[in-house]
Amino acid sequence: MNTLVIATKNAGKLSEFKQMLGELPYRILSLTDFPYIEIHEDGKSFDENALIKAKTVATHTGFVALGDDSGLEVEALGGRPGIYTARYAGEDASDKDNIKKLLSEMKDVPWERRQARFVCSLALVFPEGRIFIEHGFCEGIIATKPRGKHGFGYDPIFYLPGYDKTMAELPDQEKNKISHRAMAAQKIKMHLIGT
Ligand SMILES: O=P(O)(O)OP(=O)(O)OP(=O)(O)OC[C@H]1O[C@@H](n2cnc3c(O)ncnc32)[C@H](O)[C@@H]1O
Ligand SMILES: [Mg+2]
Repeated sequence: MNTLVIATKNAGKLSEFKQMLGELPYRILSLTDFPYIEIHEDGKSFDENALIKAKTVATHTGFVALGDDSGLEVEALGGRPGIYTARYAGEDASDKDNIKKLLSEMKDVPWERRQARFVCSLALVFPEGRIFIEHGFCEGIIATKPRGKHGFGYDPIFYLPGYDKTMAELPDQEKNKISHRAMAAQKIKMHLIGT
């Protein structure tokens, strides 16, 4: 069986990929199986960072690697935090710290101006050199307080008007049908089938 290494340390992302790519004939590993690999996310865009992650892992392991760089673009903040989403409240910020910081920056923004989108860039790198990049987006609204226990990261404050729920109130299977990551993963699957 082929091996696919998800170039992430994020347990939430990994579990989503396992669910979304589970039916493919690949054994799925992640960075936790290769703890000695260091990745420097110093790209200037989601695409560059996704590619840095996947290339580093493909080079060190000799396996097919998938890099995910994702984040939140908030309209009222001119697209911030963007590629800095993970480090929004500082280098070692927790999800809770980041949510707190975003809610405080948004405290005077009225409901009708709280539009945001989740962005996901996925880079698939084959050890012999083939590269594919795909994107996915998910539109929502920044809630005024956290709600829900599912998912990870900013999910508790990402409100989906069509569901009247935050992303963290959706069961995992539902999130994995509509998320930015799901949209990008759907396209990446095409490149993994028949290889
Ligand atoms: O770099 P790796 O090891 O993959 O893990 P990471 O968590 O650092 O991932 P990123 O650098 O891509 O940063 C993504 C940020 O966006 C957030 N994020 C990404 N996808 C999300 C999702 O589906 N739901 C909620 N927050 C998400 C996540 O919590 C991080 O703060
Ligand atoms: Mg990261």
